[in-house]
Amino acid sequence: MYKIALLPGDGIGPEIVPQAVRVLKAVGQRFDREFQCETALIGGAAYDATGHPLPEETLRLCQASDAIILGAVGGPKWDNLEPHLRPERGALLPLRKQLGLYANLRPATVNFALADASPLKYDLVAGLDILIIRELTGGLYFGEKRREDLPGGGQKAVETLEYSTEEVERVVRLAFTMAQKRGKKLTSVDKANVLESSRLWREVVEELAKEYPDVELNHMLVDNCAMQLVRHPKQFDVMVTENMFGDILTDLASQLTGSIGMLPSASIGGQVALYEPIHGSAPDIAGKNIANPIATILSVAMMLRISFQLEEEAAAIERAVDSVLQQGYRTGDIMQPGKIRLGTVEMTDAIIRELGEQAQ
Ligand SMILES: NC(=O)c1ccc[n+]([C@@H]2O[C@H](COP(=O)([O-])OP(=O)(O)OC[C@H]3O[C@@H](n4cnc5c(N)ncnc54)[C@H](O)[C@@H]3O)[C@@H](O)[C@H]2O)c1
Ligand SMILES: CC(C)[C@H](C(=O)O)[C@@H](O)C(=O)O
Ligand SMILES: [Mg+2]
Repeated sequence: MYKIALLPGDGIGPEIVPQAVRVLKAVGQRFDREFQCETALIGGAAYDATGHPLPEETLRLCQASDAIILGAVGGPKWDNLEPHLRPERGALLPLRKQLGLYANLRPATVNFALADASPLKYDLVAGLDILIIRELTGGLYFGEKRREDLPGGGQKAVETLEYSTEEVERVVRLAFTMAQKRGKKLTSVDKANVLESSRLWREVVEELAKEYPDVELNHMLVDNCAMQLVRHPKQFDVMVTENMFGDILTDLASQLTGSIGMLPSASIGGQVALYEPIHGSAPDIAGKNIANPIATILSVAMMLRISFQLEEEAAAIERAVDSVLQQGYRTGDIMQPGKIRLGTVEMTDAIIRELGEQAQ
């Protein structure tokens, strides 16, 4: 029996998480596995109900679970709260930090059927398979922040970008290990021409590289990397980078796959791992049954593989998603002429149907 904490959150979170759970239950039935899910409040929904975006009870449930599935947090309703009460700064970041989730794995893969949904030319993206590893508990996100009033009027805002040798080492080591298991290529992305933290980052990478002679390493400056991801994405295999660069580059990479609604993620490094789509709460489409549930469903597949070592079950979900896309089913964000448009629930129905057919 596997114990899973569900944190639907805000916006489209409460629409997509239940759909991902339906897929999980279908897999459980097919493979005779028991998944026990318990739901807790997080983000704006938690603030509205309890006055805090990360209630103690939610944190305790997460710590007592075998894995966590999160939808998304935030939205305009909570944008003007004090920073520590906001869904992002008051809940999501402390949750990642307190659970010790220092590495965020964000794979960007392109199904051949979907390659023409990408704004890039078919051949540039068809069959693409890259893994971006984003450092998740350091950098600008967690450095000291303050405001100062200036004597002449106005204010100064200060952010601090800090990384220690140890923080860089643990995530980069993981990246080398993953590269060894994949295409044996690692690109470390930094801004070593300007930032001191990036110089340290590069030194640590160079030092670790000696332990992984079978991995081909290259360093790339982040501005060039953004350009290279669009120009020739297939040059990459595994990429590793600091927190904010990873945040930005993965939204960019999501477009290679056709939509941000396609990219899952796994945040690992602590006792319990957290799985979430890389997108946000998408307030502009919330409550309309049009959000793409695939990123969250693929996050469930990552959970089965990484937290529970249920490879066959994970692969079954991925095959079902691939197959549904091959059959021409699309949510609005990946819609193309001649394809069949489905809503959030109906896309999940199709994936569950496909899982059932695989079993025949
Ligand atoms: N992990 C998280 O909880 C997380 C991640 C990113 C943003 N956010 C928060 O979400 C809120 C909205 O942020 P944003 O608008 O910048 O980013 P967003 O990712 O929520 O949305 C960006 C665009 O992508 C579309 N989109 C996102 N997910 C989709 C899906 N599954 N299917 C179809 N279309 C989808 C949205 O409709 C929107 O047009 C903000 O409060 C932000 O802080 C939370
Ligand atoms: C909501 C925000 C704090 C978050 C981040 O920047 O980490 C999001 O953009 C993400 O990618 O998970
Ligand atoms: Mg982001």
